[in-house]
Amino acid sequence: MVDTPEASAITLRGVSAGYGSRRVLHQFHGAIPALADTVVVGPNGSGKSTLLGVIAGVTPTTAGTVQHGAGMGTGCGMGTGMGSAARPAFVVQRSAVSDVLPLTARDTVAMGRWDRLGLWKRLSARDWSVVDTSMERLGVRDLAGRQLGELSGGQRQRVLVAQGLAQEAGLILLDEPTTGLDLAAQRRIAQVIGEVKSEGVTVVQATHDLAAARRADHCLLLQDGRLVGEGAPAAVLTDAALEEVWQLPRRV
Ligand SMILES: Nc1ncnc2c1ncn2[C@@H]1O[C@H](COP(=O)(O)OP(=O)(O)OP(=O)(O)O)[C@@H](O)[C@H]1O
Repeated sequence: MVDTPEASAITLRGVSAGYGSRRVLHQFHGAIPALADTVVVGPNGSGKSTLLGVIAGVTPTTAGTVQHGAGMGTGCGMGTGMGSAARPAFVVQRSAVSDVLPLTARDTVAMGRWDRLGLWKRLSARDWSVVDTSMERLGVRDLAGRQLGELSGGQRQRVLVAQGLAQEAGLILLDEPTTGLDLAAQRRIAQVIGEVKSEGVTVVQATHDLAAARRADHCLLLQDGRLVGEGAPAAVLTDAALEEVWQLPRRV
């Protein structure tokens, strides 16, 4: 458990959140260490995406506080309360993005710069350079002029991760970034996560890939909207915990 504000990029205290009358996170306490790669693991419906939404400030809370760094936390339903420059980059699952938006892949990545646009609301040469470098890092530069809706699932996912990188945020939240990707794309995303971490970015990813989860620095294990394990992945993702949380038959 990371319990000092100095060591934590985010600290959640007693957070409840959900959708309408459906409560998903229940009195959730947890911490995300700064400058590390944290995985959020748990069964379908356990609240991983909801947790990322709360940290990103797009899913309102109904109780508790979400504290970013050593600064002031936010109260219920208040979002993150951060300025746009400090806003986390939130890369949603590709299925959460509309097929019908008339956007090219490069336009999609360029949206990652919108928070930083100046008075004239136009991307500068530096903005376009960041966009193109982000696409290069995800191996999607050759898709720049293609419509987002006509890309394959894996291509689209990489474009969305490139959009997240283009934000140049200090915190990047990735919702199942490698689900359904081929081996080469999975490795490329894992490599990019390692690179941005070494560049001083805090990374949080929800994943069902337990092999990838075991390579992370820190792990949050969720069950029914509650934190049931937190710490080094090897200590959290034990056979006993997996059997318990996923209700697997006991091995003999
Ligand atoms: N927009 C929404 N409106 C209503 N309920 C929702 C919404 N999004 C998620 N839920 C519900 O919240 C609960 C948690 O969902 P969430 O997507 O956070 O889980 P998850 O752990 O990310 O799941 P998965 O592994 O399937 O992606 C589920 O019961 C889900 O049905």
